[in-house]
Amino acid sequence: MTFGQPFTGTDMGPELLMQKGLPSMLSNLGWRVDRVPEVLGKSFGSSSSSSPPPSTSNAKNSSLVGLGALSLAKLCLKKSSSGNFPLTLGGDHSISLGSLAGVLRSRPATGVIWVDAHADLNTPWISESGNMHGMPVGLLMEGMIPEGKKVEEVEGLEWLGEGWEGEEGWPAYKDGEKPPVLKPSSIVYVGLRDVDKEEREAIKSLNIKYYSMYDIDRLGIGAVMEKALEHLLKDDPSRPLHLSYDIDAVDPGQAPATGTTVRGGLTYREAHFVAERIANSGNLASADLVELNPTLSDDVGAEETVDLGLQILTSMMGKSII
Ligand SMILES: NC(=[NH2+])NCCC[C@H](N)C(=O)O
Ligand SMILES: [Mn+2]
Ligand SMILES: [Mn+2]
Repeated sequence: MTFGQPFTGTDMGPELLMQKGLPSMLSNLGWRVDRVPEVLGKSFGSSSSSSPPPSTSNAKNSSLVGLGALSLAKLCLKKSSSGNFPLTLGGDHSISLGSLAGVLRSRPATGVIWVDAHADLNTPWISESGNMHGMPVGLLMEGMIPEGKKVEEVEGLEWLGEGWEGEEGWPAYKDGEKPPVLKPSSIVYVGLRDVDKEEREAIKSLNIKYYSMYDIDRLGIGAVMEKALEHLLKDDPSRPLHLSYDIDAVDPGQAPATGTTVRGGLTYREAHFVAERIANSGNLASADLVELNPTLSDDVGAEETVDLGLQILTSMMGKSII
């Protein structure tokens, strides 16, 4: 998926990670890997496809982003319902609208750790850029859709609304079932350093827990992760967790090959510690790694970023130093 942001090449991440040995790295950790090669066809979201239809709202390419997210939501719903761990490789961060919606539908108690330079809490009604990779949290969060507006009015997002009629893999919401939503108290941000004005106001008014780079500098990453886990697990120690890891959380010195770099990010060890500590909780049940774009850097930078992505993935899936 590339349609959630302006650059081509974001769809190349998964193939590179697979080629560089992710499946065997995961099986070496004891996982049985069931690879689903592409969620949609090869041509979908590919850099070479012709330009997508214009959007009717301030959500660029919403019909394609929505279609991609729905396909992924179906898959994650199916996999999580049967007790599997859906590990989603992106692609831009708009795909997390799908993975998270799918996981939340089968495991509504899921708590989310969002590791990112950005809050991705925009909606079409407040976004300055209209890029949907800045909206996956906002579109799912309770209290983010303005009065009188509905998420299902956004072209492509009909499946997230109450009136959804249902289709194979994503049935209608019935018997009091609500479309997937995320409560403000069910997410913790780690690594924030570039937050839009409206997002900042929403974080404050909804009382969303966050640990920005300032907090990481002040408290240290160890204390930050203890607090983050405590916040999500205090009432239910066996709560399933979803980790959404945007590679741009990491400092651009370590991860240059991504579309919206922001200086002053996580160090190499901090980036790993976040994943290691969450894995160590034993609660991690689903995850995404997104926003790798090898075309946005020189060859060395691209290789380093893909390699870092692989290492972070193995850390979150349980690799320990000793
Ligand atoms: N997943 C990302 N890299 N998101 C960047 C979002 C940047 C900005 N806040 C926007 O909404 O356009
Ligand atoms: Mn980001
Ligand atoms: Mn992001």
